[in-house]
Amino acid sequence: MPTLIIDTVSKRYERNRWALREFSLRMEAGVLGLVGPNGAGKTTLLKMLATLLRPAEGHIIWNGQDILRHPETVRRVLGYVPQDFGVYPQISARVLLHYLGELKGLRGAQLRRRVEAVLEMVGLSADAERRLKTFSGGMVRRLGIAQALLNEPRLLVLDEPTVGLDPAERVRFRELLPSLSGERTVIFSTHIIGDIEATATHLALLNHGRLSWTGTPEALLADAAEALWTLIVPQAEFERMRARYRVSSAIPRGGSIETRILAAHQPHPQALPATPTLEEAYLLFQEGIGQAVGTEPFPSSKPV
Ligand SMILES: Nc1ncnc2c1ncn2[C@@H]1O[C@H](COP(=O)(O)OP(=O)(O)OP(=O)(O)O)[C@@H](O)[C@H]1O
Repeated sequence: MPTLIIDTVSKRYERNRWALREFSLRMEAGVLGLVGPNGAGKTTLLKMLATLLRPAEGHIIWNGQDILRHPETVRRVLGYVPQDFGVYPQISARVLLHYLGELKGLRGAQLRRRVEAVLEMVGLSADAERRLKTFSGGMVRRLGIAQALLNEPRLLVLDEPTVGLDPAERVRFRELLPSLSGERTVIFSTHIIGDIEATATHLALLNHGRLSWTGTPEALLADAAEALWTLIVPQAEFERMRARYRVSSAIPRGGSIETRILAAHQPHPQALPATPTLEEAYLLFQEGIGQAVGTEPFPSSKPV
């Protein structure tokens, strides 16, 4: 199985402002959720993996080869879904995929087979003849994934593929993700951790260009245990608590509020410990409330 090694990679667009700083990670097959707020450096890192951007420092190794020196080694096996996958409005999905498949070196019967296979995978077979200007945002995103799968990539890089999707499209997209994994290395960036919850085998949390945590979703959840509380209180008391604590949800129940609170210690005598969602675990980490301080050995945050 090819290994991807990102070794102390840094990039700055302007003097003294690092978009990415000494980022290291190692991974084999699996789905990595690269999670961070806007501007954290996710796109910068993914463009480097797609050989569209060169780091100022560091190395990226795929299958033993330095991709900066030999970009073709990764380009041959890469599927890349950019954040803004542009389409030609007047042509159909099938025509566009044929065109992009040819650019990837596919020809004849193999090209036709792959186009139909990827249309099927992303659920666009029935819409393949429609002009792209009639596609919804979700359909365009799925088409973006389809084109990335044409060459059966070993490394699949998706840059915020769920941005702008409505709830139904989001659910559909989540259903599609598991079929993309298997023997591949999949790297998926998002600022909505719920989108990767069911599929990520590993997480890398990025903040201000730095890797702040890496490990499995289970490890992040374990770190967050004992820091999430649930409680039903009258409205006025809820307002007092909200002023003091980080609230993750508040649901009106008659005249009271059922709330979930992030806190290192029991925030109220009636508060009961609750099981955090991955989103709450992430919030706890971001707010520095949970116990999440370490990283796991795989993928590794250690420089190689
Ligand atoms: N071409 C550029 N020129 C100057 N600064 C840039 C450029 N591209 C990105 N940056 C800056 O680098 C930092 C990281 O940007 P990047 O797009 O990698 O973050 P991101 O996590 O993908 O954010 P988003 O979720 O908003 O896409 C940001 O501060 C951004 O403003």
